[in-house]
Amino acid sequence: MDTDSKLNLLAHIFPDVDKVTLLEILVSCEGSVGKAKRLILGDGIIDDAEEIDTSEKELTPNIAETSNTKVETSTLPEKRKLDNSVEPEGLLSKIVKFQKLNTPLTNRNITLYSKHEIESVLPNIKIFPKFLQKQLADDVLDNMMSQKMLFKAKQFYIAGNLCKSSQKTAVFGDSGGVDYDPVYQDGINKPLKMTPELIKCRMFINDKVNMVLREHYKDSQEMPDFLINENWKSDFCVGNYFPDNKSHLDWHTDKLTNIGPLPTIASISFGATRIFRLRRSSPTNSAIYNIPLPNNTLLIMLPSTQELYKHCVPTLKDSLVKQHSKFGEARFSLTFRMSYPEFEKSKVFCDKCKKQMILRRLFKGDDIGYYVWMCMGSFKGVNCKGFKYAKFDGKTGESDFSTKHRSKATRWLSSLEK
Ligand SMILES: O=C(O)CCC(=O)C(=O)O
Ligand SMILES: [Fe+2]
Repeated sequence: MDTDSKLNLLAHIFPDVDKVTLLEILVSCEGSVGKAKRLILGDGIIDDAEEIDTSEKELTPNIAETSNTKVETSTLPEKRKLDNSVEPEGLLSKIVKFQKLNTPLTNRNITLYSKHEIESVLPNIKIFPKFLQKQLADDVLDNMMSQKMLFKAKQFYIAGNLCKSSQKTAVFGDSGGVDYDPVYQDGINKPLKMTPELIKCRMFINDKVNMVLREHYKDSQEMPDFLINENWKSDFCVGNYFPDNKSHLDWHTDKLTNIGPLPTIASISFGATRIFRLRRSSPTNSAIYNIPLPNNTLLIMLPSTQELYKHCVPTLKDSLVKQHSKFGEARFSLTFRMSYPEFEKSKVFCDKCKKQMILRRLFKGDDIGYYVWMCMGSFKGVNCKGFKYAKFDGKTGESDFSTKHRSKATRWLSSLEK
């Protein structure tokens, strides 16, 4: 059977999955329709305990998620039981049901292929394949490739040891004013100049984000007044460079230090197709969702994604779904962010060691939902556990964002956590 006929057959069986995705799955299954079918049906239904390591690895240096965490696309079909009784619609409704249960979902590792599946299961993720016009997408990738030497590994301390991130980072900004993340040791905080390609790309992304935010919040009655849900305008971009399939990004949430609570982050991928993973931060054994991100795909993490989920780009052996025709295994992600307007007025410093503090939200325990400032001394090799509650009031434009009193602190809780 030729590839077109195979694709038509798969499209008939899986009307919900778009053809580009089906082609990628078919290619990753070496052209076997049977394997492709099992791969799609298997995900989300079969327990694959031996394939998942749900342990906390946030900011852990150079942890290669290797043998025990395989999402080896070419070997998945053999490892999974075939459940022929499940129709595509059944698959989708099962996945959606998992999400709604909000109970520990040990060992569920679910790959979401189509836009429809991704956005149904993860309502605060929006995805746009083939986002930029092809010429612009090619230009941005060429432009990033020509600057790849400017991307540097992040350096930070954990328990007194200096660690290096596996993927490389460069920050691009408008005016040099962005203080992206004070945690790191090196110069990556000093933003590089936005290139004309990046500026064009950002124009399209700003428009899309504002459209998506308008649509997402059109029926919302009550929203915290510190949420930026209108006139979202990215003023800096954190770029990640993954030279090959061994480079990865461990489970993390993006620090809120300069983007504030409930941020929107719009990330566009270029180059090789890698898997982006998301899981609820709590409980730690929540289902893991795999989203393959082909070249020129825009993924928008809407407000509450950082608060409720962790994400990562694993190095899983052969999790590389597809090489790029020109640049092979190399991948860039450009994450467009908007700094929180109020934070330009003042930063929060530790009362004890005077270092700048980082903003996070607590996602478990009695203080669940509170935003807090934590001393970043420990990331710099200083043993300081400075801590303050955070306080935001977008309407009054206050410039004091911290308080010692829990009663005055800002708390945001999702209905899933109440
Ligand atoms: O590379 C990606 O798709 C994710 C990047 C990311 O998580 C980050 O920059 O914080
Ligand atoms: Fe991130």
